[in-house]
Amino acid sequence: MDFNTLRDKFHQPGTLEITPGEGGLPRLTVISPVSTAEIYLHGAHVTQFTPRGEPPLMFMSRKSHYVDGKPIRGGVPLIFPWFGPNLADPKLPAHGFIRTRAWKLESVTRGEQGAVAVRLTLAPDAQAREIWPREFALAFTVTVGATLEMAMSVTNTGDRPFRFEEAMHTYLAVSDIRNISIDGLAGRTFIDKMDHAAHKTQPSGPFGITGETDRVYLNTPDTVVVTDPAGSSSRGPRMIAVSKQGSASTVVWNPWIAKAAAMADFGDDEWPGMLCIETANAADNALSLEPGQSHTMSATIALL
Ligand SMILES: O=P(O)(O)OC[C@H]1O[C@@H](O)[C@H](O)[C@@H](O)[C@@H]1O
Repeated sequence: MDFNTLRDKFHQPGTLEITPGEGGLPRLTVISPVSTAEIYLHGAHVTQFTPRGEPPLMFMSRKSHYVDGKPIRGGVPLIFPWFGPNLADPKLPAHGFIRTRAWKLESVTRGEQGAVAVRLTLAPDAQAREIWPREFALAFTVTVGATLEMAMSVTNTGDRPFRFEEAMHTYLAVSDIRNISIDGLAGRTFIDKMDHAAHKTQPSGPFGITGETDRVYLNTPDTVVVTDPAGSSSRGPRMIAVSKQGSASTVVWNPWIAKAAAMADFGDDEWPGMLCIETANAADNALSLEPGQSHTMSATIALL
């Protein structure tokens, strides 16, 4: 659908405003009585969620690309059907291909207390089938209200089973990564990508981040709470909760100094301002779907 047709069909001032975003890519501004959010059709990428009176909850890199074929850096990239590099073919794009496709806006509805739900879909085209020859249908619903709710469903529309990984690669904005603490993963096993994928156990109690961190926590269906001592509008504490359903993995990532400097689409000095807490099904928690089956993974991001 071209931009003008999209706008004619869905633009509703005060609810869903459709404008050219960065790089001219179509951007949805979703407005609820208590918050706003932004979503690009490119990747069905949530680039911001701002409860009224609060600083934005999402980190966005000022160096992000906004072009066809490249992912947006920050917000919530959607990852499917593999997480990280493709182990069978390292030439394929990292984190799969759906974060760089143009998704289709299907509907906009107002629900309880004025929350606005936006539904986007993606089906494979010839290029996607070349990369991953499977038949599937994806639907991503973003509900913007007092919280940000995101649900991605995957349906196997083909005639043979497939296995996949997936993630909502959420970049939370924090005042300084060196001061935050993370609660909800104590005692869980994680794959430490900084240490040859060694399996380790998270000690008891909340923990902080003190260097480059890249971990897949397995079998972690519980809510994770990030406490930021200076994250609120008055520079006081704020707590962000990431709760989920249909997700068995939680990825924790911060690139720290050297990796930040090595990434072209990330400012060298931006690493203290972000923490990825990703709602995922990855590694040992990869999923399989038989023909006709669906799976839904959802995450709710809330200020406590
Ligand atoms: O640069 P990308 O492809 O967006 O990936 C960023 C990071 O995403 C994280 O989820 C991975 O665990 C890291 O290994 C990776 O570096």
